[in-house]
Amino acid sequence: MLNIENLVLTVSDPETGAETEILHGNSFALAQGEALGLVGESGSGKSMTLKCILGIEPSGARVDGRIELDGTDLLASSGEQLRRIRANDLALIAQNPHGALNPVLPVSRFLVEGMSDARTMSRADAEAKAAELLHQVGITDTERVLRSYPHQLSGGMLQRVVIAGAISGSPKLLLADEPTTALDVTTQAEVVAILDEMRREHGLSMIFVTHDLDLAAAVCDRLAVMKDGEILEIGTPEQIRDHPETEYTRALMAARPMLYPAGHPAQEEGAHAAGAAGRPGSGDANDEEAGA
Ligand SMILES: Nc1ncnc2c1ncn2[C@@H]1O[C@H](COP(=O)(O)OP(=O)(O)OP(=O)(O)O)[C@@H](O)[C@H]1O
Repeated sequence: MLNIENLVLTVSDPETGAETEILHGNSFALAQGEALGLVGESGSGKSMTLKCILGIEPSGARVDGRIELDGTDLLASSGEQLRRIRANDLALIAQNPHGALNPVLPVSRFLVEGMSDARTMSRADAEAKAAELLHQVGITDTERVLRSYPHQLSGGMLQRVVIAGAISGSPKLLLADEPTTALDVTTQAEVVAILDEMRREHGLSMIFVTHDLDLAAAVCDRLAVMKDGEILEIGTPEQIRDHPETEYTRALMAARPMLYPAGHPAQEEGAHAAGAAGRPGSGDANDEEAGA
């Protein structure tokens, strides 16, 4: 469903005009329903790759290559067509959920505005659908959450709201950029489980950006290891673990030997539990304290 060929991102210094290549001709493909982890240390180009797909690269930057979503080349699309694709087919879940919500509007407005069919629904129906979306992401206290303003909710609760908003538009592709990094460890595991469940239930494809190899291995079907703007290798978590192709991946592996969540059959004897990287059952968001 997504096919990226020879993606090159070049930025230019606004003062000197000097050009710097940030992404160096990366290619990868994503099948319908597949989750691909983009893994690498800070500055390796993970977020920039997502920005190129979303068409929100830094101003003055140039994107070359091909980004094809279900047969449409996004780089060759016009502004209006691209806007429609971005609004209908792509959903971003970023590290900080506060950035996704308007601080002066209640959660209900955020969810209703994100619904593609909101205009054709009565207010009551839209609110009922919003409550149902919250239910789907494990929130039972829907009345309170719908009436709440972002600052009244914990980070984990807000990230669930953002995920609910993301699925409300029935996107084809989820772009998750370190979606749990800003959360505490217990909440991280719960949000990962919700994201995973929503993705599977709705048959969504996902690119999951993280610096955490364990987490990516737990969540994704395949991993792409990035370094300095380049994808060094792509493979299943098992391939990456058992047959790393580059010295860099071997070093990453050595630093984080535990590639599997607790209980995974491939887990080697004596390995430690993966903590937040595991696939816990759906956590109950309703234990969270508002404002935590
Ligand atoms: N607005 C910008 N203009 C120019 N270069 C940028 C800009 N933003 C980021 N970069 C550079 O692009 C490169 C890739 O950054 P990117 O944010 O994609 O890395 P990342 O792998 O997502 O790391 P992190 O986890 O720290 O966000 C880095 O060298 C960074 O300095």
